[in-house]
Amino acid sequence: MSNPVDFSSIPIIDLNLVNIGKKDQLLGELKHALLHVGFFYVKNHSIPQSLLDRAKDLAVQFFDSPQEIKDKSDKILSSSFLGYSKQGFETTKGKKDNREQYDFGDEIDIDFKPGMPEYFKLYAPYQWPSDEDVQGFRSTYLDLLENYKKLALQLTELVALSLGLPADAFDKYFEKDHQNRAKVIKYPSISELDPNDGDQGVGPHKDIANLLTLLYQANDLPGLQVQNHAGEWIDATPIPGTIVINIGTGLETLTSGLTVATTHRVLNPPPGRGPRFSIPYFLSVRLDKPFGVIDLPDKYDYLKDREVVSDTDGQFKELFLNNLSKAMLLNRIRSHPDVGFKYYPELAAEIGVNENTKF
Ligand SMILES: O=C(O)CCC(=O)C(=O)O
Ligand SMILES: [Fe+2]
Repeated sequence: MSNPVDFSSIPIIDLNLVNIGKKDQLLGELKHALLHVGFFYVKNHSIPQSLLDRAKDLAVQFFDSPQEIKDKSDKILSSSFLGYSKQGFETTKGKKDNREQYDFGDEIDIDFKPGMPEYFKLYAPYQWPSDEDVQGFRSTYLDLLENYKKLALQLTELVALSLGLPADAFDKYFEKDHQNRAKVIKYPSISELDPNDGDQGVGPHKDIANLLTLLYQANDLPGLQVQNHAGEWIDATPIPGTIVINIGTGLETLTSGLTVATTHRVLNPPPGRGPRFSIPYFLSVRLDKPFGVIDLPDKYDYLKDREVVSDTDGQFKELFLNNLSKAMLLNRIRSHPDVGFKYYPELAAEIGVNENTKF
């Protein structure tokens, strides 16, 4: 193994350490996870289990609804890339992902007018399942969004402190009312899939342009895997009472790669185990300012030349530093070319998506 501190398991960090006078221990464990793993679980977090349970029940109800009900909130209806996507309408690295999902985000009250930066189209309204179709879906998921945000901001402060920065070091990357996004995902078991579909729930990727991802694994099924620096896949097995946290390429870029946006993927559940559900939340950064690089007080020369194997292709990486909003848009168009071609035809053409693309 090229890296002597490479990981073979994912650390668990107890947020209660802050309340029992052990904040320094927590910051030390967090620093290790940030610099060497890029993934960790948190336990004793602030999100009520009753809310997570309700969200899971509503996910089952929504995905079990007749197709015509789900289609009423299809992503193609909005330039925001928010809403429902059918299984097989998303790709990673050019390969079909076997998952069905509903993407949602903070509702921003801005109308796109010609002349505005194109990324404002991401704030367009999108369709929720109505209360007649799935009672309480919108209100529950907006509640979850608020709870996720509170935990994400608490973690952002702890991340800053653990790296020796002031607690508010990342505040300038947030903008009042900017949009954070989340989604609820169903991964069918491979016994439900066509044999030609393979088992790619979502292919190897890094989370793009966000600082942190918070992920609730809603049932006890394997599937999420994390790539260590030698390129081996490590299981991120669900642990009751925890949320999984990982670093996005936003934080990786801000820290000059010292914290790694670790590559991960999801495999569809094994036959006979039923579908897997998960609900990730992405703490994003403002899109109107280019990323800078934060000077960390400690020196990490020993980390600078380490090799990190990744099965991702690192596309648009150079754009993050000088045109974050364009990098974000291109990435979304690449994942959802049908929506991209409809609402962003010129950008879509730049990455080869046009009227001849097979969606
Ligand atoms: O569903 C999961 O466990 C992970 C999902 C994920 O990595 C993503 O959507 O970015
Ligand atoms: Fe991800």
